[in-house]
Amino acid sequence: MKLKIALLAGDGIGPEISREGVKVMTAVCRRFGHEVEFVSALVGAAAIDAVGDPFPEETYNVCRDADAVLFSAVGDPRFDNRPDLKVRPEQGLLAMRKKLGLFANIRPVATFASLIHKSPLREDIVSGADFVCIRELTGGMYFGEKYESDDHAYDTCAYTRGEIERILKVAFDYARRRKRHLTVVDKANVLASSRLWRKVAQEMSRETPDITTDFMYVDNASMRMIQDPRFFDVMVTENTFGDILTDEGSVISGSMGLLPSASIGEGTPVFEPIHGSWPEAAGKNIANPLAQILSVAMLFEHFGLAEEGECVRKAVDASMEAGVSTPDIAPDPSKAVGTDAVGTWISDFIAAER
Ligand SMILES: NC(=O)C1=CN([C@@H]2O[C@H](COP(=O)(O)OP(=O)(O)OC[C@H]3O[C@@H](n4cnc5c(N)ncnc54)[C@H](O)[C@@H]3O)[C@@H](O)[C@H]2O)C=CC1
Ligand SMILES: CC(C)CC(=O)C(=O)O
Ligand SMILES: [Mg+2]
Repeated sequence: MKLKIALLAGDGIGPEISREGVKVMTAVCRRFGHEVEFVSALVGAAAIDAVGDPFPEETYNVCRDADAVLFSAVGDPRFDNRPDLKVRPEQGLLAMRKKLGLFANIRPVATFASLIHKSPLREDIVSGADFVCIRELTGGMYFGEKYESDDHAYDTCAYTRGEIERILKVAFDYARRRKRHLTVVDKANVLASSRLWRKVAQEMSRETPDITTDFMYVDNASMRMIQDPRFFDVMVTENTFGDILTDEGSVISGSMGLLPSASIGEGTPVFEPIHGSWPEAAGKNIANPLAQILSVAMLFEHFGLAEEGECVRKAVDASMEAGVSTPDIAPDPSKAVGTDAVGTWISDFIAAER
């Protein structure tokens, strides 16, 4: 197979984890005989600095013309608390998702046997937890009408029936491939937009009797997720709730540096860690590259390359078992290695596995 990958490294730790994603993807393609071409493009603060736009037209064109995007992270404290600035790096990420029509963000949350001890939650609670959050990605508050002045501000959470139906369809399809249990997370006791979600989901669940569908308010879900994470199989929710719940989900796995995601929909799919640009760690070679590397696994799987995906997952597991890890998950933090060493170890492992 021939793969053309748009590489959007972005800001903060973005370029460091991006390099490790490229290393691993290159190793897998070499091993399985695929041809891969990477085309880099600007996004976030790096793009604002260069051309004044966090998602320039040229970057959009690179993404549109690629088979997939390997995205890292955006965000820079220089843009925080500056209401005078009209552009922010995060707008680049939102624009990419909107312009590519990526309405579904697939965020798997799982535990790793060798890391159970890293979770602040008890082993008997997290052990075996394995669920997927399907987060709506192009609607809700992040995209609704906004107003901002010195003494009044609002954001609106709006959804159409069509937007809800298409994300629920993704969720029902996912549930069918797993344990056939779907939890719809909303705040229908308060929010009108949630009531529409629930109505549409109830209608669709009546037509989908092979899936057990239940409903949970988001506040309850946030508690249940860490009290009894094995309850969940597939969870579907609107944009903001999904964003927040999955950061909480990373606690089950053991680190923010572990959760990958796939953003899919109409245009070029994007594979991206769920974490941000962690500016305090930029340039220190301490960021965990595994969320980025596991996003590469999801990329292969998206194209039906299951063996290639499995090869990445196996190498990631082996690195953790060997204790070749960054400080956030290293069994002995005094023996932690750098971001680059983790990527190199994993790509060498893949190259040696013939
Ligand atoms: N997808 C994206 O590009 C996102 C961008 N952001 C942006 O990132 C910047 C920083 O935001 P924060 O709220 O601090 O979120 P963040 O996800 O960048 O960092 C939060 C914490 O997670 C941990 N962490 C994150 N990435 C890690 C990694 N690879 N390895 C190990 N630990 C890791 C660190 O303890 C860090 O303090 C902001 O500008 C924010 O807007 C935030 C979330 C998503
Ligand atoms: C920075 C936001 C726009 C995005 C975010 O936090 C996320 O997608 O997880
Ligand atoms: Mg987030």
